Amino acid sequence: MQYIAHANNEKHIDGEVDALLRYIREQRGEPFQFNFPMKATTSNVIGTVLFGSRQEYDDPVFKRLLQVFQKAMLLSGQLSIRQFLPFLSFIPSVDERKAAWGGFSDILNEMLVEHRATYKEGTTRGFIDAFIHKIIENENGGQNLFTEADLLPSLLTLYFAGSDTVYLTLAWGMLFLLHHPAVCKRIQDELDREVGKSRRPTLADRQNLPYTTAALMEVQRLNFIAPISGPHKVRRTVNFRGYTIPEGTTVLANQWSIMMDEEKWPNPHQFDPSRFLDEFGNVKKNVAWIPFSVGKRSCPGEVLARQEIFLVLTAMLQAFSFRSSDGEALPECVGKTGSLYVCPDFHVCAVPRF
Ligand code: HEM
Repeated sequence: MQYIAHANNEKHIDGEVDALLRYIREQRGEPFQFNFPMKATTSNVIGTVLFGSRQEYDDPVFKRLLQVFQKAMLLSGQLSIRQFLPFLSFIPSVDERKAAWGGFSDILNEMLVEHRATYKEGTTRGFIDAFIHKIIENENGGQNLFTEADLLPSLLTLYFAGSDTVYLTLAWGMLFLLHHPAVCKRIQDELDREVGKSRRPTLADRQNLPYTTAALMEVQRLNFIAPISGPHKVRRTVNFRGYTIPEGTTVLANQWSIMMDEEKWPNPHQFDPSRFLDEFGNVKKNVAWIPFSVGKRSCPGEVLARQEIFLVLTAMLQAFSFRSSDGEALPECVGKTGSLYVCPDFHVCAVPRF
């Protein structure tokens, strides 16, 4: 996981932002579906971290991967009730869901096989190569901490956990900004003042962009995309607020309730970036802000995700003025709860700012 946090993320993301801005420019101010380029961007960023290279938006394998992945995510969301009612497993749509995840796994496996065929000792194109180095190192040293059997599952987990999470955050971010043009303008003013127009925002600019940082934190708080944690098992019997939870019980944490706690967040349903700013306009931390969860099983992709959200949104806002599409009502900021809190699809028009 160290690889994810310390790889040359900014360079990977930057290359992908080039492709994204080009795609938006090619729409020439006409309405386009905003969700598609966000899915492509975030899938390509995690793909580059894993494989060391990106895929073109119109690459047939990439298109198939995105389609199968979206279907699997959609079906998983619809079936999340099975976590509480496992006897529903007999219903036919469970097979459909398995088939969709099987299809996703097959495509990534094909890509893995192709990638492995060009593996060279001493060269690290991405996470997969780093993993293979470890397999070889461990085999030579007689250990088996990293095995062949772990490679594909690790790849699937990281691709799944590292793409839709960031995509949804970016989509929610744009939807909030379209609903709150004054917040959008304040971000663009801050970008113009601190970064200018002759270069793109970089991670080094973050410290000079407190309002932008606060707005992104507020997006992650208000429409928290992982409201309920994944299932975790209690390792020993514990007493919690008067309840005894026996060892081995599966528990799911309601993380959403923490982000909506009225004692920690006055008017929690209001979109208000200024709640993250102190009286001097500096970013103010709040321990209840836990979009990446806490503890040993918190998100290992936090660093990458925060970098990606910042670089993609600021690059788009610096370069374009966004508005909702004529003739299409902008959806309300209300999503669908499945395995993630899903943002509705919507169209935008983007006009170059300079
Ligand atoms: C906005 C983006 C993201 C959000 C909000 C997010 C949120 C979370 C949360 C809340 C958890 C803990 C879930 C639980 O308690 O069961 C988690 C786990 C995880 N995340 Fe993320 N994540 C994001 C992006 C990423 C990225 C980019 C990656 C990969 C590069 C990633 C990889 C993982 C993995 C592998 C786990 C499981 C860790 C474990 O079980 O020990 N996530 N994430």
